[in-house]
Amino acid sequence: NQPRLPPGPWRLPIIGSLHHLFKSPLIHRALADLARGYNAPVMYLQLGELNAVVISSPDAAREVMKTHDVIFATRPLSATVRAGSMIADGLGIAFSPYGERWRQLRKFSTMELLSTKRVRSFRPIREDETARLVTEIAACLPGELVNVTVRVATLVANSALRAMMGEGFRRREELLECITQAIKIATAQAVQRKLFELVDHAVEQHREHRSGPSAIDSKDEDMLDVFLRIQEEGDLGCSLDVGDIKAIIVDLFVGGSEPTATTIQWAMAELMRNPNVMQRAQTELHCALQDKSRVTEDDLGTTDFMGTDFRYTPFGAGRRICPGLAFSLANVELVLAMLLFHFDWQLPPGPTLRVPL
Ligand code: HEM
Repeated sequence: NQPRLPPGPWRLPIIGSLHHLFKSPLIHRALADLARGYNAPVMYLQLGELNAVVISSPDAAREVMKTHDVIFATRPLSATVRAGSMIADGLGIAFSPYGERWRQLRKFSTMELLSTKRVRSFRPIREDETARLVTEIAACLPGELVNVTVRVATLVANSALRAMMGEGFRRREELLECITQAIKIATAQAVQRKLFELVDHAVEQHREHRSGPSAIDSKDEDMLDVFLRIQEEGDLGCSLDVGDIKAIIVDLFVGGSEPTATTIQWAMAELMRNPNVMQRAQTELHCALQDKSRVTEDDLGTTDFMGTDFRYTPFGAGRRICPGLAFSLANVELVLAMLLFHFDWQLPPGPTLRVPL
C-alpha cells in the first residue's frame, strides 16, 4: 500500500534527501539541478520528517497554482509559526488557512492596505528614501567600496516602516533592529515577542494620536491608521482585533521587506557580474530620461507579473498570489533605476561572490 510518489533523488535514513540540497550554496540552484538531473518536473523530496514536492516546469506549475489551486491554498504551519501566532493572538494573512477568515483579511489587505491608490500615496516616501540613498552614495569618494546589500536593506526597511507606521514612531530604531533579527532568526521566540511588543506600542501610539485634536486626512494615513479607522467604523464585515492587526503588520513587514531587498540586491549583483547588460540598461535609461537630472516614478514603463505566465511567477499565482506586488515593484523599479542612472558600478577586485544575499 505504498503511495505512488513522484521521482526524486535517493534517500538516507532519517534525513531523507536533505544532503542533496547542500551541493550548491544556493538552494534554488541545487533544486533546479536535481530536477533536471532526474528529469522530474514534479519531484519528491523527503526533508527529515517532512514530505515535499518540488515543481519545476511551467505546465506542472499551472496544475498546482491554477487547476488544483484550492488543494494547495493552505500553507503548512510549522512549530515556529504556531509559536509566533500565539504571541500575536492571530495568524495574519500568509498563514491563515484557506477559508472565510483568510478571504476577509486578504480582501482587507488588497483593497485597503496595498491597493494601487494606497501604494501611490506612499510615493513621496519612496522618492525621499531613494534620493537620500543617492545623496549618501554620491558623498563617497570615487572608487570607494559601497555595501549595496546593507544600504538597500536599510532603504527598504525604512520605506516599509514609514508606510506602515508613519514618521512619528518613537521606538523606530529598536523596531528596525528587531525586524532584522526576526528575518535572520525567525525561530527565536524572544525576538518574536519583542517584535509584537513593539507593534503593540505603535498601535497604542497611533490610538493616542487619533484621539487627539488634529484629524488625520485619509490621504495622509499610514497603514496602522487605516487599520484603526476600519476597526472603529466596523466596515470590514468581520471582527478585527489587536491580535489580527499585530499579526498582519508583522506579516507585511517581515514577509515584504526581505524579498523586496533581496530582489534589488540580486539584480545589482547580476548586473555587476555582467557589465555589458548593465551598460545596455544604463543606455536605455539615459535615452528614456534624456535631459532629466533625476528619475521619478512617471519615467518607469511596467511589466505584468500577474501570475498568468507560468514560466515566470516571482510573486506566485492563483488565490495566494502576493498581495504586495504593486507595493514592492514600486520600490524595486525606482531604486534600481536611480542606482543605474546616477552611478557606474563594478565589483571590487578579488573573490567577492560569496555575499550573503
Ligand atoms: C519583490 C518582492 C516580493 C516578492 C518576490 C514576493 C513574493 C511572494 C510569493 C512568491 C508569495 C507566495 C505566493 C503564492 O503562494 O502563490 C508571496 C505571498 C505574500 N506576500 Fe509577497 N513578495 C514580495 C513583496 C511583498 C510585499 C512588499 C508585501 C507586503 C507589503 C508582501 C506580502 C505578502 C503576503 C501577505 C503574502 C501571503 C498572501 C496569502 O497567503 O494570501 N510581499 N509573496
